[in-house]
Amino acid sequence: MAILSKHVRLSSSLIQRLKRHVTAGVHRSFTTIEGHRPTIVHKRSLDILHDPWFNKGTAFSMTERDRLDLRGLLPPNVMPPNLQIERFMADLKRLEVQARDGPSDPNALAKWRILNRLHDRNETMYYKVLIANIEEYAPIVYTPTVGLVCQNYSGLFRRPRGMYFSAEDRGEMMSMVYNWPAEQVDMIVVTDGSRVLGLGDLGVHGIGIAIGKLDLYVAAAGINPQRVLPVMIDVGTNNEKLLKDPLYLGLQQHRLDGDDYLAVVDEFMEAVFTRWPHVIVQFEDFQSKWAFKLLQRYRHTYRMFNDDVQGTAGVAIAGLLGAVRAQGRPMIDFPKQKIVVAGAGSAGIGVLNAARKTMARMLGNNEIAFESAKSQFWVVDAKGLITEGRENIDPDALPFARNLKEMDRQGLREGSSLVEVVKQVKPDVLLGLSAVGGLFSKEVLEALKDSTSTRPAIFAMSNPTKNAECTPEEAFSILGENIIFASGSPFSDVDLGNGHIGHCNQGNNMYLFPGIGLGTLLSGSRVISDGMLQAAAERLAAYMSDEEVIQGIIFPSISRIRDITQEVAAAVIKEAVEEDLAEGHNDMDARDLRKLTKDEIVEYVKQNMWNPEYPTLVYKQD
Ligand SMILES: NC(=O)c1ccc[n+]([C@@H]2O[C@H](COP(=O)([O-])OP(=O)(O)OC[C@H]3O[C@@H](n4cnc5c(N)ncnc54)[C@H](O)[C@@H]3O)[C@@H](O)[C@H]2O)c1
Ligand SMILES: O=C(O)C[C@H](O)C(=O)O
Ligand SMILES: [Mg+2]
Repeated sequence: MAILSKHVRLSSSLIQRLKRHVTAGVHRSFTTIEGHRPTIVHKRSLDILHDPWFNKGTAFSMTERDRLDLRGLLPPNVMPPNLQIERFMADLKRLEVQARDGPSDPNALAKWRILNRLHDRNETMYYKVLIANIEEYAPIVYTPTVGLVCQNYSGLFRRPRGMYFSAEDRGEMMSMVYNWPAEQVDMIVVTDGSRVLGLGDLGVHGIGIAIGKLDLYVAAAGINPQRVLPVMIDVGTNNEKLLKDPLYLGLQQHRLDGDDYLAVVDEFMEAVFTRWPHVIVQFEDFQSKWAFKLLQRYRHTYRMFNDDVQGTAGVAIAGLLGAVRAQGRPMIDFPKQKIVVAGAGSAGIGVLNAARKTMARMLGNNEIAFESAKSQFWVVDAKGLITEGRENIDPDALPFARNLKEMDRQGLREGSSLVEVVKQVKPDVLLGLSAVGGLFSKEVLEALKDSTSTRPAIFAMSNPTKNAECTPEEAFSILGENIIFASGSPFSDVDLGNGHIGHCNQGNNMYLFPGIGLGTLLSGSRVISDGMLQAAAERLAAYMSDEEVIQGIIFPSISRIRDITQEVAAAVIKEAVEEDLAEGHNDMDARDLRKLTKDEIVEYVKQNMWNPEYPTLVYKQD
């Protein structure tokens, strides 16, 4: 104790008290005085990570993680303290570097940091701020800034949020899942980080995307923030830069594949549904290779959906129907639209399948209608136009491969370029889900001038901002004001210089996934059916008034997202009831649900949405 009293003038009674603590072994700093004896802690799990005195962050050893119930609560890579400091210093030094993404706001990353710190300190206040200013801050906590956050996650990582299940945790997940402190979890968003927005494989740093999606679940759908869980499944990364980066937070091995990969995801699903049988799992940003397979594997047994495949499809359908209305035509004319889609990945194929089904339903809902509907689509991927002549064609794209003879008559062939396709097809709609920024070049947009539509539509849906296939300025300046424009990331409206405004819609799955999750939760359905997803899309499509649509406004402003989400959730519940899937939620059983009118369902949804208000707290001993 001499060392202590020499440096700090402490009263002798305090020194006596401290001595007692040292003997009891509860205070970490005195271990040096006592030698290398371990420090006994009377806390576990998140309480340790949230205690600045005990917290070691990524430096907790595997033994400590196991003994202190920390396994799964930290990124898998155990960091030596020197690297931990290096990571922190690299980030500190980067403060001068401005955020590059989102041309309108160079301070995006700085805003994210401030909001993130508030999120860590006071959740109620954080969501109050977010909800009240959703238009301003959704682009910070969500797309596009969240992409930049994931790209810089090693430096931005502060307090862990969510759970990490890694390839090294095989056989452990069933017990690990109990390390999460919440007795009830309503919503999980899980990613494997293999295709984060249009930014490719970001490995474990992709956790940011799950966190951002869940922020919208709370802000838009009123899911209780204590009952959301962001999850990263870390099976490695194929990003060579991250594999070599000593500051990377995840497993430094190539991605597992085949049965090994499936075994990890299967174990995760079994573990979370065992602990929380009513949870809903949203799959997010999985590379398309796995997105479809996992969806097929789980959708009939678990309450799950894939947002990129199914959420995006619904939003695109709503937008496509809006584009038909904006032409002054009835929605039933949708099957006549010629649609060129650039991108045949998880999102593109999801949209194509849903659009084809919607057309078929309008054409009589039979085999012939379904068969004929596919002739409305031309699909271009990295190798050009997809035809039946394509070698090793992706089975998911096969139904949309064009017949070679027919293409020959149209002046097209296997692999025709996007500009050739647009020139020959003269489409009503050009839709991009390619992740290639600028793909809708001047030449492509010039070609669209010959569109046979009275009001051509351009959907540049790739994220984040720099991956958009074109900007609204480019589209309006080349094609004039008589177009419909939507982008996945937010852009400002364009001043057309003649007193008119070119409206930029945000066509993003954020308008659907919160309502799909909330509606499923409150219906108590054990699965998420095609009908429930279709009902969600149709409700979004009908949300816009004729006046708005005629002005080119086909998606609502994000400031209305809580209201839209409520409506979408109600439509999902109604459909679940009609399909006899609804089993009820809490006090509302299936029979009661069936008795509710449309308006009462909306009210039921509203009553069950969490609002950020401080409750009065009182102390009671256990
Ligand atoms: N707006 C939204 O709500 C929304 C939703 C989901 C995905 N997205 C965005 O869509 C993009 C794609 O996502 P994904 O999951 O389908 O990715 P993916 O990697 O599965 O698919 C990308 C597709 O684009 C094709 N492609 C690549 N280069 C091309 C080129 N030069 N021309 C035409 N096609 C080309 C690829 O061949 C592939 O078919 C991402 O940027 C993502 O952010 C947006
Ligand atoms: O995350 C988004 O903004 C939309 C979509 O899920 C995407 O992957 O781009
Ligand atoms: Mg996504």
